[in-house]
Amino acid sequence: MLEKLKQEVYDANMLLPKYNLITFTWGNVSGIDREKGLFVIKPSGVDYEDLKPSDMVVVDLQGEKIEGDMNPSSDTETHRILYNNFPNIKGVVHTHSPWAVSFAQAGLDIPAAGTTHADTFYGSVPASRIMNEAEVVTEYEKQTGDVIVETFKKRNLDPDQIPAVLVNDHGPFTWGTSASDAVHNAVVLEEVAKMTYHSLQLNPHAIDMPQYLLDKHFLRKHGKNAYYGQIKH
Ligand SMILES: O=C(CO)[C@@H](O)[C@@H](O)COP(=O)(O)O
Repeated sequence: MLEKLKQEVYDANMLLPKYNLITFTWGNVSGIDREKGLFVIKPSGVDYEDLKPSDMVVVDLQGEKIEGDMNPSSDTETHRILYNNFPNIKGVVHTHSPWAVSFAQAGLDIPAAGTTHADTFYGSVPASRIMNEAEVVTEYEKQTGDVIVETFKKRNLDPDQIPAVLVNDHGPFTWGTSASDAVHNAVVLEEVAKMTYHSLQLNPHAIDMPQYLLDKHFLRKHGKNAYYGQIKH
C-alpha cells in the first residue's frame, strides 16, 4: 500500500541526518496522499541507519493505524492535526534542531530579519504559548497540534505563507507541499534561527526588515507573479 509515498517519506526522513537536523532518533517526517486520506510516517524510536522504506507506517486522518508492523512516531497525532487543519500541506517535519529549539525554549518568535528568512517565511516564525498541565497530561501530542493551530488562528497567520512554528519549550514543526519540501523548510528554519540569533547579538534594536523587502523576496518566489528560478509565464 502507498509504496511510492513510503519511499518518498523514507527518503525525506533520511535527509534529516544528512542536513544535521537530528541527534539520535529525535525527529520525524510524514507525507500524505490527500485523495486516499492516508498519511505515511516514520516508526517511533528506530535508529536512522536501521530504517527501511517498508518500515514506514500508514495512518488515517482519524488516527487509526492502517498498515505497518511497528508503532508510528510518537508525534503522529500532531502531524494528523496539522493535516486536518492546514488543507494544502502534504508533508510535515519535526526535529530538535538546536538553533530552532533555542528560540522555542526561549518562547520567542524568529523575526524576519533578512532576505534568507523572507525567501521562505512571509513574516516572523511564531512561537506558540506554553501548554498547560491538563493539555500535557491528556492527549499531549494531539494537544500539541491544537496549540499550533490555535497559534496560527489567533495571530491570523497563513500556514501556506509561514510553513513553520516553534512549539514553546519543545521545538520546531515545519510543513510543505511534500515530505521533501517540509524538510527543505526545516533546513531553512534552522539556518535562519542561527543567523537571527547572531544578528540579535550584534544589534537587538534593528532586527525587523522593511516590509517592502520582505514582500519582494517572498513574492518573487511564491507570489502569483513569481519569477525566481525557471518559472515560465
Ligand atoms: O520530542 C520527541 C521526544 O521528546 C520526539 O519528537 C522525538 O524523539 C521523535 O520521536 P519518534 O521517534 O518520532 O517517536
